[in-house]
Amino acid sequence: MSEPVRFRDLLRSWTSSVRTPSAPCVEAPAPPSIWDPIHLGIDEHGHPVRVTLAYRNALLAGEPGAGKSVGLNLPTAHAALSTDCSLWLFDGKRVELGLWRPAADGFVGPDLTEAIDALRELQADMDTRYDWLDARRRRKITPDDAAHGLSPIVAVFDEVAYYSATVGTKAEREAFSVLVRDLVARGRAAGIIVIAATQRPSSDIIPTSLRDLFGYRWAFRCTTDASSDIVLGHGWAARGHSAAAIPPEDKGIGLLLAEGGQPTRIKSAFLSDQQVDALAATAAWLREGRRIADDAVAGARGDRR
Ligand SMILES: Nc1ncnc2c1ncn2[C@@H]1O[C@H](COP(=O)(O)OP(=O)(O)OP(=O)(O)O)[C@@H](O)[C@H]1O
Repeated sequence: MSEPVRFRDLLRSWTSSVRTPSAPCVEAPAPPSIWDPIHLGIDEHGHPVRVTLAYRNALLAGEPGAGKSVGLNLPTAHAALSTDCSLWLFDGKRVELGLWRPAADGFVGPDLTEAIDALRELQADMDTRYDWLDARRRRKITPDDAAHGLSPIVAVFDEVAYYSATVGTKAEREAFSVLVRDLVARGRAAGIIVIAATQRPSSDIIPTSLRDLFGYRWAFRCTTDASSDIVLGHGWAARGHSAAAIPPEDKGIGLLLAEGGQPTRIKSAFLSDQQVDALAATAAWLREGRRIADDAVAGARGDRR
């Protein structure tokens, strides 16, 4: 686990034949789909670790500098390149997720009011989707629903505590927390995927009732067994799975708990800023192409009417 893992499996296929957004080569590979497994890194045996985010939420937490933002880049990259989902980014610092902005459908910076408005919009969309499913006696969105304009929405938060515990008034912070909780609790079947990161693994930021709604929990180095348990779930540290045991110099190593399993120690893949920049430009180009194609199909349908 000493070498930083390059994001090579996916990068090779994404970037080798898609050279620049303005000059794609003809044999560009099909972009990934949000329904596909997402590459996160390697386990202790060097095996790739991939998870499927559809119908799930993910929580990443750990002390400052432990590797959360690097880890968060991986599902964000996958979602950005997947033209079959929308991407909403919330980043109080603006610079962690900011490089992905050209590929995002929505980007919220440090303004809490803007964050609350964006979450209300997502909540309204979620309710419309449930009305749509209910009218068809269906339980959840599937890939085929893209034909009806219903694709997954990925909402990524880098430092959720910035909005829920730092800025604004108490009432605003509460409003933000209630909206996030609602999306996490009810969004999955409607195709809404929440991925949240925090450097404050404490019970006020991640209460148990919220933590338990995250199907994937990724604990990077934590300062205490108690904070590791706040991320992974009570009792894991006592059973030998504590992110406090990760040495501070082991950046990017964390314990990943996937639903029903036990925590697995993994090293996250690493994307440099240059790679993120190139992938974001590619993602923006792919998404623009998708929009043009969708508009053409909609136009052709309108012509026929
Ligand atoms: N998988 C990795 N491989 C190699 N280096 C890594 C990896 N993950 C993190 N690092 C190194 O650790 C540094 C800190 O990582 P990162 O910014 O993701 O931390 P963070 O937990 O998000 O910190 P903060 O909470 O302060 O935002 C990175 O700039 C990088 O140098």
